[in-house]
Amino acid sequence: MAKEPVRVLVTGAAGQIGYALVPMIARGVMLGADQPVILHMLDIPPAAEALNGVKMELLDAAFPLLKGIVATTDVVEACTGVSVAVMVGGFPRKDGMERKDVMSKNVSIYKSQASALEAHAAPSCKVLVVANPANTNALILKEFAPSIPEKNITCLTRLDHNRALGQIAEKLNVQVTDVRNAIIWGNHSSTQYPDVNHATVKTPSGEKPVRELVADDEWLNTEFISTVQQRGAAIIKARKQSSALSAASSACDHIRDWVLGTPEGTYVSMGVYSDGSYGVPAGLIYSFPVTCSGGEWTIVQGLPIDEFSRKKMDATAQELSEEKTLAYSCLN
Ligand SMILES: NC(=O)C1=CN([C@@H]2O[C@H](COP(=O)(O)OP(=O)(O)OC[C@H]3O[C@@H](n4cnc5c(N)ncnc54)[C@H](O)[C@@H]3O)[C@@H](O)[C@H]2O)C=CC1
Ligand SMILES: O=C([O-])CC(=O)C(=O)O
Repeated sequence: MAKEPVRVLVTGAAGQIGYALVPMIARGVMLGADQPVILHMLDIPPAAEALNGVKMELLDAAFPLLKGIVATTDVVEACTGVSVAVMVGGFPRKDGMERKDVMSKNVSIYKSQASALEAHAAPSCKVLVVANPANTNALILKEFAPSIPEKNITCLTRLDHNRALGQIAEKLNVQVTDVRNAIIWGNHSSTQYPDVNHATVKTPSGEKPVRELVADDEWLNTEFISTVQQRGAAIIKARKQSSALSAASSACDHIRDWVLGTPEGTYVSMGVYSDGSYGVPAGLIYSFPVTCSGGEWTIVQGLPIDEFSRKKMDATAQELSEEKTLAYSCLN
């Protein structure tokens, strides 16, 4: 019997990431090739005409899995009945704006969208925040949607995770599918800590640690880390626009693994509500290694953490605590 369609919300759907993301969802990349979807697309009134253009293209593409389209500037209509919400909409930094100005705009957007989701989304709705500052926007969304289970509110660090896998695959000249278990700890910002201490590569003679195969700790501890941390900026420099196709693809990976599960023995990175694991302060949205099964993520426990990693994990936690304070000061 055919499955019932799932309603998927994409906010900021008329933007760059939205334009790359909605066809992926409509093709089954996010929820599976046998899962029909109804796309809910939200944007703001100045983008309404562009949003309608995206709707026209979705119709023109005749996607077999796409069973309906809601394209709207009304947040209540957008949130009604959705089981997956991908929050891409936000206010980008403009020339002359301070960090606090951007934070203030986004915090108020995420506060009001939290209330709409809480009141109108399906009770089990899974939320992925993509818009920057992603971790802190997700935290605000969580705080202002207290009836949504905290385990259902996450932010995107899968792009950083995939970037780390990609860098290792390039360095070793292996397929990216043979590299696994890199970890992104912390904030989706330049303080994130890409950690390959537990990462492995599948080789003809079995699975080997990345550190052993790369055999260049100096590169792994410096250039590799800064390349992943600064990749967003490098893309902006090259394209004059920020990452869009890779962000959209990684958002699909995040939701797909969350809903359908991670392969046995493989972990992925997700920004989730910290429970104090690995000495990370509780009450932050922090990126951890997780496995997913039955629609739930679980933080991978018991990985040994060396002193080098500890310092980097603490530094990114410190930045998130400061962002949290700043976000709260914007709400007053
Ligand atoms: N977490 C991650 O890995 C990544 C995050 N990003 C972030 O994703 C966000 C979106 O990026 P782009 O699509 O390139 O930006 P964009 O500026 O092309 O699109 C953003 C869209 O959001 C809309 N929007 C603004 N306020 C809104 C509101 N209150 N409700 C609904 N829609 C609203 C805008 O009208 C625009 O269409 C940015 O914050 C960017 O920094 C980008 C790449 C990676
Ligand atoms: O760096 C940016 O502004 C966009 C972003 O989040 C990324 O590409 O990781």
